[in-house]
Amino acid sequence: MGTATAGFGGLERSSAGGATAVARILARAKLATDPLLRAAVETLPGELRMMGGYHFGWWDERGTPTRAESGKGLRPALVLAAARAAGASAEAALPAAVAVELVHNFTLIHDDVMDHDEMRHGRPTIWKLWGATDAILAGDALQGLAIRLLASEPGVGVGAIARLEQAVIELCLGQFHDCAFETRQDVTLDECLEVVRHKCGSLLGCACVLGALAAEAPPGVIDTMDTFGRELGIAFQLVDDLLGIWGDPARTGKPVGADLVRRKHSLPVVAALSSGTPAGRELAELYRDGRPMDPVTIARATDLVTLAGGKRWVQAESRRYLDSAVSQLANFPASGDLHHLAHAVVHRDR
Ligand SMILES: CC(C)=CCC/C(C)=C/CC/C(C)=C/COP(=O)(O)OP(=O)(O)O
Repeated sequence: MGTATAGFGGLERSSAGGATAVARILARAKLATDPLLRAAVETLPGELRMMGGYHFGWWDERGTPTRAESGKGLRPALVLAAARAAGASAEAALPAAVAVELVHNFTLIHDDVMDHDEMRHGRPTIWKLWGATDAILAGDALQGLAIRLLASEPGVGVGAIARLEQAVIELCLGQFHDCAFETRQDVTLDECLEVVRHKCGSLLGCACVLGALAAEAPPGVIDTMDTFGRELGIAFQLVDDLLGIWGDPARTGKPVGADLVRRKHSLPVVAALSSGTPAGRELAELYRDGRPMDPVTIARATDLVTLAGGKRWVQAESRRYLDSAVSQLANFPASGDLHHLAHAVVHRDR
């Protein structure tokens, strides 16, 4: 089994022959799902439609067509790849792939409101342009579209809808605890990992389950796909947290040391804070000090996370969860795309 050597976006540079397998898998999934996604969003009335299309990068805030940057499309690609691994055509899983992407984007829009994030995909967030109330409604509308899409497909059972909404409940639980962490200094690594399981593992697990359901796979296969997606989701968030500190702003779209500036209890930070090392204690002092961080302090905080072992721990854990995810695929001969996507999740730069 070949593996991708670099993740989303680093791909073009990673192979002499042009696009690598992962770039092709993602591009194929986007090509297949985008028309259905766009058709769904275009059924929304008035401003809801305007905000939805703006968020996906199809037009600007005045409705003028653009081809702005949008998401990587990991989740729909996982749905289609899981369907293929479980023996279905990707076609059978298209509505599920679009529904998962709609739910994912509903959570991103709400997350931006809650975190007061002003930029996403290099553009102002919906709440920044339309206000928090409208952004919340735009997110809700995307979730409504997801359910309506699944419910109106003759081949999709209620089990798929129930599974998607179970993931939404888990996302809400994860977000609830994550928000609560902002006012605490004593967050533990176990608590953080539990949040990651809910905030990220649940939807990736759900994506793979919906792909397997489209293949009418037996319960054992559904469970295996769930485990694969959940383990991969944890690896995804671990890498996301590395990028939140060490990512190249030109690739991630976030400022240098973004998560440190905001004193986020991301996994490398919590690993460092709980290391019991002098560097960990100095970092704790910086986190307690409420003053805004200047570039020198950001650089010091970054070094402290490394010195306290936070970076090394997260790198090792992301590889461990990747291995654990991939080990689930042993009995799936048609799981090449899932393998490629899994490796790209960990070896990515955005
Ligand atoms: C209920 C609620 C508000 C929950 C919040 C859930 C939430 C926002 C979790 C964060 C997950 C995450 C790392 C998203 C980025 O995905 P990505 O890098 O694949 O994004 P992309 O699709 O834009 O590329």
